[in-house]
Amino acid sequence: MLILGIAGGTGCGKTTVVNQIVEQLPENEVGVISQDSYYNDLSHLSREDRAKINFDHPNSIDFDLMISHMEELRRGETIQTPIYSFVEETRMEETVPTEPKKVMIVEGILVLTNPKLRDMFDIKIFVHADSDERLIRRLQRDIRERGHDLEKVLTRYQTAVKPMHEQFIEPSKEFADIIIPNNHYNTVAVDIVRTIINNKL
Ligand SMILES: Nc1ncnc2c1ncn2[C@@H]1O[C@H](COP(=O)(O)OP(=O)(O)O)[C@@H](O)[C@H]1O
Ligand SMILES: O=c1ccn([C@@H]2O[C@H](COP(=O)(O)O)[C@@H](O)[C@H]2O)c(=O)[nH]1
Repeated sequence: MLILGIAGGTGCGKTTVVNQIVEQLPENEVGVISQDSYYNDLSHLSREDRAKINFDHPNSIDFDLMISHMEELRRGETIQTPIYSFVEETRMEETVPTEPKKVMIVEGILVLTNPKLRDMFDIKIFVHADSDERLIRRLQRDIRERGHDLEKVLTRYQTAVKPMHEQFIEPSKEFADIIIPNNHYNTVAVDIVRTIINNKL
């Protein structure tokens, strides 16, 4: 199994890059694991208390579960991936079965910050976009898709997203083998990563 880890700040375009990589590859050969699925289960907290959580700190992620799932996939076992709702801001009761594939892509803001997870990656990629670009994209996406309003997005950006980006995410860039500039859609970089994967397949 070839495992790619793809990190980068919120709104840099990780999900978009992964979708572009995957869309021209055979479906049964490539799988994607998103760090977003592994936010801690907060169902025991009220909605009000969940909203106070710092979702950009590494402690907000259940890395133990994520790592043990990656180990199971490497052993050829199917895992039950948790489902996270950004609208409810908690893990759902349902899970989705995820089968091991020849190539697994693991994406998320913090995936290069955890040494044990990082060591499982054969290729480490960091997607870069400038912070103003990322904030604009995040504003549009969170209002459109995640049920947030302007004030919530901006307050969270100032109190958690920006400081955690500077403390944890940006420094994890140093572990990357490849840095993809993504202020604009970068089809060349996507093609290069796809070629690496195709060689493996
Ligand atoms: N290169 C790009 N140029 C402009 N908009 C982009 C680009 N890449 C992604 N987007 C848009 O920005 C938003 C965030 O992208 P997404 O892939 O969800 O980022 P991430 O997964 O890193 O948070 C989405 O609405 C997406 O369509
Ligand atoms: O309940 C939640 C959990 C997380 N977030 C924010 O999501 C981003 C990470 O996701 P990307 O898709 O990489 O942007 C992170 O910055 C958290 O602040 C949230 O808003 N609500």
